[in-house]
Amino acid sequence: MILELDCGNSFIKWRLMPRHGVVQQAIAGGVASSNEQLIDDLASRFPGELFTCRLVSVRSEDETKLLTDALKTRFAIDCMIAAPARALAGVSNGYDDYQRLGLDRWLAVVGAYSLVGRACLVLDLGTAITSDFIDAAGAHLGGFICPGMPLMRSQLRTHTRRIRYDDAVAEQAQQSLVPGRSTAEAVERGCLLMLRGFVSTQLDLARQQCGDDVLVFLTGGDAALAAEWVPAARIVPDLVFVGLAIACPLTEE
Ligand SMILES: Nc1ncnc2c1ncn2[C@@H]1O[C@H](COP(=O)(O)OP(=O)(O)O)[C@@H](O)[C@H]1O
Ligand SMILES: CC(C)(COP(=O)(O)O)[C@@H](O)C(=O)NCCC(=O)O
Ligand SMILES: [K+]
Repeated sequence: MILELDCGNSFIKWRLMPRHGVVQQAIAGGVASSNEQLIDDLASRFPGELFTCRLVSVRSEDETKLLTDALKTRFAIDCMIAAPARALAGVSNGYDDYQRLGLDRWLAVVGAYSLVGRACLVLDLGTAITSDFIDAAGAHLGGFICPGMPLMRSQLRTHTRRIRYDDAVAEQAQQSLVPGRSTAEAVERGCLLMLRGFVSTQLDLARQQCGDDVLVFLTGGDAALAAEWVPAARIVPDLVFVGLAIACPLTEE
């Protein structure tokens, strides 16, 4: 099986793909919060079944190498690592310095355009929220970066003395957007409304930049939060992996 990894700032997303076969459906997948957790999970569930690995990381080179070294030691597999590109699969990178565009963004852009071949807006809701615009010809027009829900929340907690509540309370508070009557409700709903405003502005911009028939993709761990505001969006949790397979094709022995 092929191990695919998307190393974000908070979590490692993983999935296992069959080595052969036309229909490419994941055999298993998950989210790990550390290298050790990932490796223990894989070792206990899929001993001796990993053949190779492809990986994208927005972490430092040293951190990424720690993971690839650990995978090599434990499973005797090499990792193919996605690298920046000026163009790939009909998509051109829109950054002034193409190497500076986050690789998870780039692969999500490549993945989205490869799925539909038309103008797209990609919204990736993780630690950060990113938006990327692609026109109908496959030109990446750039995008925006702002703090995601976890960052907004933790900034408020870190820089105030009286904003404290736990995750269960946070989830409960998100069920409505009426004015909050507790700290948790006020913060969670306030952040959700900021997110809603951002998403709404991105939709307007996308129509201006890419035309009215722009297709919206939602991905990232918090994609579901935005789904109800963009009913026509495609929620594709593994969008980065779609691009990863294109960036790191398997060369059979
Ligand atoms: N199973 C899950 N495990 C961890 N986080 C999750 C899960 N499902 C949803 N989330 C949400 O996803 C967010 C992280 O999104 P993710 O795309 O993994 O971020 P990153 O790529 O920056 O590591 C978390 O803040 C959390 O709110
Ligand atoms: C913007 C990001 C921090 C998003 O990371 P994530 O939320 O997926 O962990 C990442 O794509 C990144 O480090 N990008 C480099 C800066 C840029 O894209 O301009
Ligand atoms: K993101």
